[in-house]
Amino acid sequence: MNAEFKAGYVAIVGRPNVGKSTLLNRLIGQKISIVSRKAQTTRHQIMGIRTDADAQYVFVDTPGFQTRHTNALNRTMNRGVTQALGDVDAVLFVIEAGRFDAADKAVLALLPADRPVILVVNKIDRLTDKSRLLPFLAELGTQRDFAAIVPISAANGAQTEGLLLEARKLLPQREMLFDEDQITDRSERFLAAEFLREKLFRLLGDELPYAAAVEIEKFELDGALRRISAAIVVDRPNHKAMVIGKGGETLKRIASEARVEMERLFDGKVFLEVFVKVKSGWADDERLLKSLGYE
Ligand SMILES: Nc1nc2c(ncn2[C@@H]2O[C@H](COP(=O)(O)OP(=O)(O)OP(=O)(O)O)[C@@H](O)[C@H]2O)c(=O)[nH]1
Repeated sequence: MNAEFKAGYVAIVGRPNVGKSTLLNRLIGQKISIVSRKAQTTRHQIMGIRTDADAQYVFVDTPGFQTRHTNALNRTMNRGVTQALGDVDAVLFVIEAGRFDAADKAVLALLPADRPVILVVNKIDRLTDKSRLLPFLAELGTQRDFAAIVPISAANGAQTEGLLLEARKLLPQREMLFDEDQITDRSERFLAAEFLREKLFRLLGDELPYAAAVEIEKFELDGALRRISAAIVVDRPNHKAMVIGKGGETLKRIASEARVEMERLFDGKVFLEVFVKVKSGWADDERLLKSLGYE
């Protein structure tokens, strides 16, 4: 093992929609986390691992930080942010170029004082007036003693290599934490639920409240075939009708698009069955959240 090799945990935090999932996918080079235009789609911590010749980065994609609603689901999500930061070696705090609002401030306030934080200024491709970037960065530098400030574009990849170099500086010298070919430590079962959730949010967009979950009820290997049975759990009967759509069209599309992605990632045939369940008030029941995997 190379004596200079470094490895460690890197958390990616930021308010909803700043581009955390896009950045993670860019750094890992394969689609694992779900990306969506709708805020608050990432609820689980998804780990992606990148192994280079001189370093291994284990990324933790934390849930969106919620300040507006305060039900049990949001409390669970906020706990998730804090827990994810407990044992990481570095934090990537992501914001959008030209914007630093109250929600960004709230996330910053949540970051432990004893962890090195890199300020990642994303979406620089969208900046029309580049001359405003420098004063913006200078102003941000007063908010905390950042280990580095790196402007990037997660969407087109600009400066993401530079970001990795800065992150590497913060990792301890040690051997690999995970096998080189391991991209995620999440089970196929978990990934199957994530694919379904992504399709659900993509196809229903803003019509569907974020309080919808996917529960994998069966996941069986039958030779090379995976038999998966999943439930989409919604709050109200009218949401159920919305997910099913006219003549079942919406649900059919969600299922068939998710199946195609599962087959690609699992590299094998998938038999997928999806149905919709109503669990009234589920977003307020902490016990039920646990049973659905949102701990
Ligand atoms: N122009 C531009 N758009 C970006 C960039 N990075 C992300 N986006 C877009 O910003 C939106 C949100 O990106 P996500 O990666 O889903 O954001 P997130 O922070 O993971 O969001 P949550 O899951 O809600 O916490 C998507 O429409 C992305 O395509 C970027 O560098 N440039």
